[in-house]
Amino acid sequence: MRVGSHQEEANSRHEAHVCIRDLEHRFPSGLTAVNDVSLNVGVGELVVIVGPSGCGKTTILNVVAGLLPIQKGDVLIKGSVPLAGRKDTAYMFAQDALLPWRTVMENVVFGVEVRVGKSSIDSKTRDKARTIIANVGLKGFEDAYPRQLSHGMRQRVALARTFMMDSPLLLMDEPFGALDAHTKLTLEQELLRLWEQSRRTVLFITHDLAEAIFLADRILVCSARPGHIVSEIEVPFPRPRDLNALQQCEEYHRLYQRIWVDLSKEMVKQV
Ligand SMILES: Nc1ncnc2c1ncn2[C@@H]1O[C@H](COP(=O)(O)OP(=O)(O)OP(=O)(O)O)[C@@H](O)[C@H]1O
Repeated sequence: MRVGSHQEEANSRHEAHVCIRDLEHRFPSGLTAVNDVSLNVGVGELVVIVGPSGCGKTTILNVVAGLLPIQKGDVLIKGSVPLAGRKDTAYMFAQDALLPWRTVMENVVFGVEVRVGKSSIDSKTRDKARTIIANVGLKGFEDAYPRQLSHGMRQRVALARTFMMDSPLLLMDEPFGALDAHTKLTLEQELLRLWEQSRRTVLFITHDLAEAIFLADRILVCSARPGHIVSEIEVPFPRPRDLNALQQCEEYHRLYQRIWVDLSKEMVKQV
């Protein structure tokens, strides 16, 4: 595999935001989830990890988020070690994790409130939240409670909350995994729009290859457990991207097929 040479190329183009070297993580049960994981994510880059179920993708993200300790290997975020609650890192989960007793507006500003205190939630912060809420298609729902929203709408709130935090690094673990195809595409487009406005660094996990190709600058394929990166694919399509147009293009299908072959080899091993 040419992971090393691609990675060196990527490094020369981007200052590394996240740098992982030889990461290993073993759970107390004795199960080694990941072994020898090395990867870089450049500043402002959108990198997607795909891999078989249970290969350790979430484990990697949890270590980067500081939710799991670094047992072996090195993980650096802009040169310093991960720590849960770092202001420069925001995490969006597969489940929306909204607070049911808070309205949409209160949920969207919640991350900011936790980080800088309730007294900092002034009219400027609320105006910014209102704009982001409108951007994710929820204008008019600012005062609604999560129970009054569909699953797709709740994920929109979670996306708004993630972008509201202004963290330069976004960790996203299958944030659109459980959505219907239409809502998923809408939110992917919204994510790209927000990302293109502010160029945060994004490390994103998905099982969906079409989503990976639509979103990513680079796609990393994770092996069967214990996970490590077995291939790395640059996505050559210019931005802004249009999924319908991409799907008419032969190169899109060739790329899809290539990633699918890499992934299938690992899926067979995982069974
Ligand atoms: N707290 C834990 N204790 C023991 N084993 C765990 C724990 N968390 C995860 N695992 C195991 O570690 C392995 C990797 O889990 P992880 O959630 O990182 O995989 P994943 O690639 O994100 O999976 P999926 O794609 O299905 O979400 C799995 O076999 C899982 O069962």
